[in-house]
Amino acid sequence: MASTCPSTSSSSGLGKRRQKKGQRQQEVTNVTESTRIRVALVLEKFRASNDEVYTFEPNLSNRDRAAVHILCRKMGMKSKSSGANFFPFLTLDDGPVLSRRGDQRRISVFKNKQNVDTLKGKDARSCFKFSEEAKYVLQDLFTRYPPDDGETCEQVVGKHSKKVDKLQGKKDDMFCKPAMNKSEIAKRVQSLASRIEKTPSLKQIAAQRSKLPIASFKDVIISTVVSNQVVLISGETGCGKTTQVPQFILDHMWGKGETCKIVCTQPRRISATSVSERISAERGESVGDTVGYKIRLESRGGRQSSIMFCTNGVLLRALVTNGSAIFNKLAPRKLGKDDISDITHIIVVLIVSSSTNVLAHAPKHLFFNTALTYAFTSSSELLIHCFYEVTA
Ligand SMILES: Nc1ncnc2c1ncn2[C@@H]1O[C@H](COP(=O)(O)OP(=O)(O)OP(=O)(O)O)[C@@H](O)[C@H]1O
Repeated sequence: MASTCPSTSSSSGLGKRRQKKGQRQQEVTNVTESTRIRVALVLEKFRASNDEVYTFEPNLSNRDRAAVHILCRKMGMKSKSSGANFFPFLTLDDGPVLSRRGDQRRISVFKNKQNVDTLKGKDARSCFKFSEEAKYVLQDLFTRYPPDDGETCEQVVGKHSKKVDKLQGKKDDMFCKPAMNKSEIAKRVQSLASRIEKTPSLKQIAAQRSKLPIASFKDVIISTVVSNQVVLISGETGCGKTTQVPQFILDHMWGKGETCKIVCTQPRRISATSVSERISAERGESVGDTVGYKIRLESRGGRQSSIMFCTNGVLLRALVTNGSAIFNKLAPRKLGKDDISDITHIIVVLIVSSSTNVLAHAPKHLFFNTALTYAFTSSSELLIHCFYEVTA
């Protein structure tokens, strides 16, 4: 009886599908990291190209092909394997190479129409909008976690104090790009290099930084960040995600003579201030120069700082109250000819710790990440998903 019941058979079908999906996920984790990175780079290149189809070489193993299928899905593309998986009627002419299983099986990758349209529109990334679903998630977040006394206090005082009224009227340019020309950037790069050269303690820190596990991933992280709007970096505690990735991006931009604003969130006020202190110390500067922070009712640095640490709450509130303005400021510079000078790349780097208990103990943080990720992934204009693991 049970087997003829439609709901049971469909749930067992669902079970099988889930099992198959689980097996496929397993396949991806089984391929070597270098294969995963190589495949991801090939797919990235294809996605950025004008080509509509890319066919991999025919010598991929079953496992590699499974990894390609899954990475494709994650990147919003389609994939299909075709060709014989084995040859039952081999002649001597077929030779030993063709007789191997899977030799003729090829996997082709196609862009979804939506992606093609997005890539064709030159200013595709210049406009960021929250989807209705994302707005709903954010609204829900604020219903669950309404502003606390500190946040509302600013508004209440604002009603009665002329001074605060004035301050509130003042444009908050914390998230704007610093106004620096090429020669000022070059001077900063030079002075950083000479500070490190002349100061033994900075030299020692620089040597330690170069030995961090994340250091060898610098180039791949930069190239991934440059070609993606959302990059997820996962790594062991202490490998250097928080302190190094923002500096990688900054060094890269300054290396090109370009100014940029890198906004980093932290779940707690104390971590926002201490990380900005640490990075400033690594660069031999005071907090508020190149690296600053903004937490509720307190800030150091501002527009002139290239890296700003803030709490999740500060960024989230800025996004909710002034979302499109913030994102217009952070939107890609190179895309629109009439862009205002503040516009730069939208790059959201989600840096997650590999220790899951960090998230378990910080539900607000988790919810924030979920909401933000959801907001981004549910936008049709975003092309996403690169995943790197950095192990200590
Ligand atoms: N305040 C500090 N004083 C001395 N060393 C520090 C300080 N902060 C970080 N470090 C060093 O920098 C390294 C990288 O730290 P970072 O916080 O970037 O790692 P992480 O990968 O972000 O770790 P987590 O997942 O725990 O956040 C650490 O291993 C540590 O050696």
